[in-house]
Amino acid sequence: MHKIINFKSSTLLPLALVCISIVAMVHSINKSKADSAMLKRTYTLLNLSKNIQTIPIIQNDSFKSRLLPGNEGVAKAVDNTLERMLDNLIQMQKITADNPAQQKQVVEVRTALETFIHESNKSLINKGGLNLLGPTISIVSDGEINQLYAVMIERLREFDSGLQKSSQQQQKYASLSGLASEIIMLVSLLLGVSIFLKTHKGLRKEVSLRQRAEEYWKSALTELKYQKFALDKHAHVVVTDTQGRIQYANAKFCEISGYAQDELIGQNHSIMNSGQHPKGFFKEMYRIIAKGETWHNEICNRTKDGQLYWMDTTIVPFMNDNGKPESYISIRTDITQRKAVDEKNHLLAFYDPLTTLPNRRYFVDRLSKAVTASKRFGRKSALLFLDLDYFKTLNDTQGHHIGDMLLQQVASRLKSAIREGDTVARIGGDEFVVLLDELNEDIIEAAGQTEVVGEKLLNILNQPYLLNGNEYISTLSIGVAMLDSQTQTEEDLLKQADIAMYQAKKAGRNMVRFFDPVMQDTINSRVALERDLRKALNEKQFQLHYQVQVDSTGLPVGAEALIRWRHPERGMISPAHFIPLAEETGLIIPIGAWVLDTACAQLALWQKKSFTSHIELAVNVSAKQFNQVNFVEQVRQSIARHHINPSMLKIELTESMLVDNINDIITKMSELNAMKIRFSLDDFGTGYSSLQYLKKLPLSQLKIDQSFINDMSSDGSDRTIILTIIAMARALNLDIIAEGVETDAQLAFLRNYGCDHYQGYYFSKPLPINEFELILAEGAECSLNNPLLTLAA
Ligand SMILES: Nc1nc2c(ncn2[C@@H]2O[C@H](COP(=O)(O)O[C@H]3[C@@H](O)[C@H](n4cnc5c(=O)[nH]c(N)nc54)O[C@@H]3COP(=O)(O)O)[C@@H](O)[C@H]2O)c(=O)[nH]1
Repeated sequence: MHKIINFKSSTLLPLALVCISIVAMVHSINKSKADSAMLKRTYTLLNLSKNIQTIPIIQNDSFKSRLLPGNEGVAKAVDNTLERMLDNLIQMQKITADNPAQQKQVVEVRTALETFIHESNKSLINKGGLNLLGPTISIVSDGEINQLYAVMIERLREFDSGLQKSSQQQQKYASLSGLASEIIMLVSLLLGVSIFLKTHKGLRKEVSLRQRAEEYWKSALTELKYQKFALDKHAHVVVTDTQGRIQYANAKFCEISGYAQDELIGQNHSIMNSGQHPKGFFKEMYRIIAKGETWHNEICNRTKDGQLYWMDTTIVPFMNDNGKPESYISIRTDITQRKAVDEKNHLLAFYDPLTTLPNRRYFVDRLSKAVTASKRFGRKSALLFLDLDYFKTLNDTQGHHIGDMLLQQVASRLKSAIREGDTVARIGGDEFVVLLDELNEDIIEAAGQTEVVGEKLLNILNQPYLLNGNEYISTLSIGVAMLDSQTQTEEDLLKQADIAMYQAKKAGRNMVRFFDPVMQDTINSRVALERDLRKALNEKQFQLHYQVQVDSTGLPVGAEALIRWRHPERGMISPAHFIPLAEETGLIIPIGAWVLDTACAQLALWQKKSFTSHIELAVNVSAKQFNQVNFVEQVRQSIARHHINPSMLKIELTESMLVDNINDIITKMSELNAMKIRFSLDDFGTGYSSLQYLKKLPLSQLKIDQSFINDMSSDGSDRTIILTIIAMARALNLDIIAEGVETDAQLAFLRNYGCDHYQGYYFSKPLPINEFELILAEGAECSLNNPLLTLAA
């Protein structure tokens, strides 16, 4: 240190020259790290020269002539340069007014410049200059330091060659883009100017700007300090990066979250997630803040030891120079207490304290939304009004606490009986309501579904209750009002369901009644049909009819077994009428098993007669039946029981079945196929068959749906579909059968395009077994007279 203080005043020029030669050396070494170290050393040397009190007499002639006191041209040039620099900074301050980060940098440079000018009265390169260079060095990379250094040296040379060029240079530097370049330019100018200033006392400039800048900074800092203090007192502050990693958390936040600051910094904010928000909640939050917009909401977080707490949260994105968020500042206030009060109030306002079910107010709100949806979108819903039978008697004889126990148990059974999305509420003493949503679009189907749920609820609530150690059986009456586009108001609906419930009570209690008499009739007949269907199997009311299938020469080659129900009072009921109900109620399982077994028994008989032994039999199998886990086994057992040739059995599956569980279907089909059973795909063309699946299924036949055959004469596109199906079957090496053939024209068209087999009223309607066998017995004669041969002739 002392050594340097003892520097002689005459060292200024050599110092500048040292500077230049160092730079030259640095350039020749051309290594950025060494450059920056060298540069720092040079600055230090220059700075230390402030201790040199005597102005050096510059030996070099070219310098000397310009630096001598009284050289007004030089003085003016320096003044101009300084003014331009300050003007430039003032301009930059204006331009960067909307960017606080840039503004701060400009103000820093300006302050440093002013400081520098002021200080340069006393020294060559001084603290002010170094302060300016210090932050500059720290904010620029090594490469930029080299650039800075190069500019600085160039400036020294320019001073050497004449300051009059400075305005051109100013322009040149102004073209350098970006703030960093601007700073480099100013620094280099300053370095040059400072040397000059030191040597020319007459040019010293009185600068009050520095004081102003200092005051500005002081007040800005104080303001910031106040703001930070107020914020920290009031709010929980967290700063995260764009990946959600915590960069900063204030003490208040650490306190509420239970984490120490070093446990939070670097962690992802999600460590505080409570799991209380729906999936899309944070996704939506990030979507907004990533756009640079402010987000505000209430968030539930979890403390380090697992407690939940609520924060009213505002997240402000902090943008970089490219207009992209570089971090997110979240400012929060603790609203846990308010939330608890809100929740308590909500519970009191919308829930029944005895059963914890929603109350009337809540339910009416839900109902009103359902009414709107049914009016607007035609959605079908149902309102069930439940009233416990003889509840008043229980209350009066056993006391209210026993009545309360029953109500609580009823509520809990109801809650577990309904689907998610449906609503159950207690709206009065022993009155409960249920809203069933998203029922079938068809109102009759929807009413059928409601009837099923109503019966289920009766069953569940009829099970014995244990009240204070005693068993108690309670029944209930249910009234139903359906919601459709005609629905008036929620109050009307409640009245209708209430009326229907009283009808149920009047009719003997413990039953479901619909408000609409037409609906009630439909439901009644459906209930009756279901009841009769359950009896039909035991009472042997089903029988199979057989419809012939012929080949392209008209010879009978097979038959389709079609079920018929001979009802004791209603006569013959079409399968189109009862099969859907059987599927809905699950009765299709025993009915389907009966069909399969009866068909196998028939095949066994046919195998023994010469005129029928070649006839194969197709059986319809519904989705529910096929999806049974033991379906393959059932078939195996039927085949074994009747000792039939399995290759004579054909299973018809509908195309619509292939939508779900396709892999399971393929597995089962393959197992059955391995037993030599064949498959025909029924109603082909009406579903959504994917060629991908068709390829994988072990099918032997496609059955063109009768709707295409029916409309082919009037609809050209149906003809095209038929031809496409035939072509597809050819490509997949599948047999093709057309069903519903009724006319010469249909037959001629199909035959012309190479259909393999035919079924329809043109040949025969489905017939009872004895009539069907008559046709087969007359087969030879039949084939001679058959329309296909006539056509072929
Ligand atoms: N799961 C089961 N479904 C079965 C069973 N038995 C029948 N069904 C299905 O019921 C639907 C109605 O059947 P049905 O009233 O027997 O009608 C069949 C034929 O009678 C009728 N058909 C045949 N040819 C013609 C014709 O030329 N014109 C015309 N209008 N109708 C005709 O088509 C029905 C045969 O349909 P498909 O099964 O698609 O070949 C029906 O969906 C049956 O599948 C059963 O045991 N199990």
